[in-house]
Amino acid sequence: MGMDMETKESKKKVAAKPWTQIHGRVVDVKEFRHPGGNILDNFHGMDATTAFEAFHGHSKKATLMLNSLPTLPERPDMPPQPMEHVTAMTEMLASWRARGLYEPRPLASTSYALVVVAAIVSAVVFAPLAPVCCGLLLGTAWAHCGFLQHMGGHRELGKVSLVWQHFFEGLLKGGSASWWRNRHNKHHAKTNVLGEDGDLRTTPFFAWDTTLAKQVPDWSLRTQAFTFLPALGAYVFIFAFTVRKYAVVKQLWHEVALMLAHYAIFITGLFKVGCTLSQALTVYCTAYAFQGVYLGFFFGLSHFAVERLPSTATWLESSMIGTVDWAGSSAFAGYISGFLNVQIEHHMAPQMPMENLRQIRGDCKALAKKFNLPFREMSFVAAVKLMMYGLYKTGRDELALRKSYTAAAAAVLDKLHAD
Ligand code: HEM
Repeated sequence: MGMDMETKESKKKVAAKPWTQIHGRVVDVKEFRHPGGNILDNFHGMDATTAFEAFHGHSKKATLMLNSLPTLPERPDMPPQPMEHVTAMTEMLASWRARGLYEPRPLASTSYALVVVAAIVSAVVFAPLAPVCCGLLLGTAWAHCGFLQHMGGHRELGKVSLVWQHFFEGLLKGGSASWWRNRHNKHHAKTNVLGEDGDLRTTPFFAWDTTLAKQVPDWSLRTQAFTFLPALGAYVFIFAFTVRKYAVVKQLWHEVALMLAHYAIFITGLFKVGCTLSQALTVYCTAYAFQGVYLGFFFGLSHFAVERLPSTATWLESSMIGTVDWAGSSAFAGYISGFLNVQIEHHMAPQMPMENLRQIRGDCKALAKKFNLPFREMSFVAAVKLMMYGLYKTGRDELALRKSYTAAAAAVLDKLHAD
């Protein structure tokens, strides 16, 4: 099924079932305008208990609002889901909260942030001496701004979370914090669900599975394992346009102001340290492209090479089946990759400070074992192989299939002519 068709299908499904079940109560959400946007639509017609707990376990306001919504009779058309997953997750999330694992880690986060800001300043100061090297350093620092804003967007830093997110995403990277939250929270809500997880919208350039492969041309299928990383560097420029357009179309003027301030700071900084126009452009464009490669590479390692899931998968299933851990016990790998190495844990508890995720690895493994679900952990090299070979194999298999269709069609034509 094509992506557009699938999105239309899921929208139809949503419109037909304006109810959701939370903690065993079927709630009427027909008239409810969710303050966190249309993410709730993804849970229309099914249980949303763990999603609610994962995002609102701490929020009295959300709980009060939920309690005020009308109750509907039990739904005979509730999709079958293992409710023991939901109960176990509710207990687990509550126990992590009771252990203080959701408390912000200001010292660790601020030290990380200061190193990144220092790297940005150094890249700008030394730009006239070595524009390409400084571009690579700036790109690495911007990728880390991406990881830092991610922490704010997930409300890991308590009350200052959104200011923190705007600082790193808007001012330092020139992006839109709201665009990111809208897209990324849905990725968490429906990890690896075709048509609902926006991060799978990589066609017609790359295909990660047989369904996506139908929308990718032959030449791209042939080369995707090799072109994936360099193409990411080029793609971020199109992406940058989409994100900036979002802020303007949605009239998010505070975000537009931060974007303009971003350009003003970098243009002034690069010229003040003595860059020529071509040096300044080299630094900025190298950095922009490299941050795309850096982010895409680490994101790809923990998400794309595993199975797609149905929309009705439980939170536990989508965390365990839809994500991969690599070098999960290494703090160094964590800081290099913005903690994308402990993705299973991050998906289980998206609002938990990144620095605490290693502390819940044992619990996550035990839950996976209890419910007979995979817990995919591997080395960095194995994860790279899994991702690259996945791209190669998807391309190769789809091309073989197309060849067999062409051969079959030719055989039918030959037979018709012979008859
Ligand atoms: C009917 C039940 C729900 C109610 C009453 C509710 C209520 C709220 C409220 C009041 C906010 C504003 C922030 C806050 O005070 O916490 C919010 C934001 C949010 N909600 Fe819900 N919510 C519900 C269901 C869900 C579900 C099922 C999800 C999960 C997928 C979800 C995800 C979010 C997210 C991600 C935000 C933040 C959006 C942002 O940061 O831009 N909510 N919700």
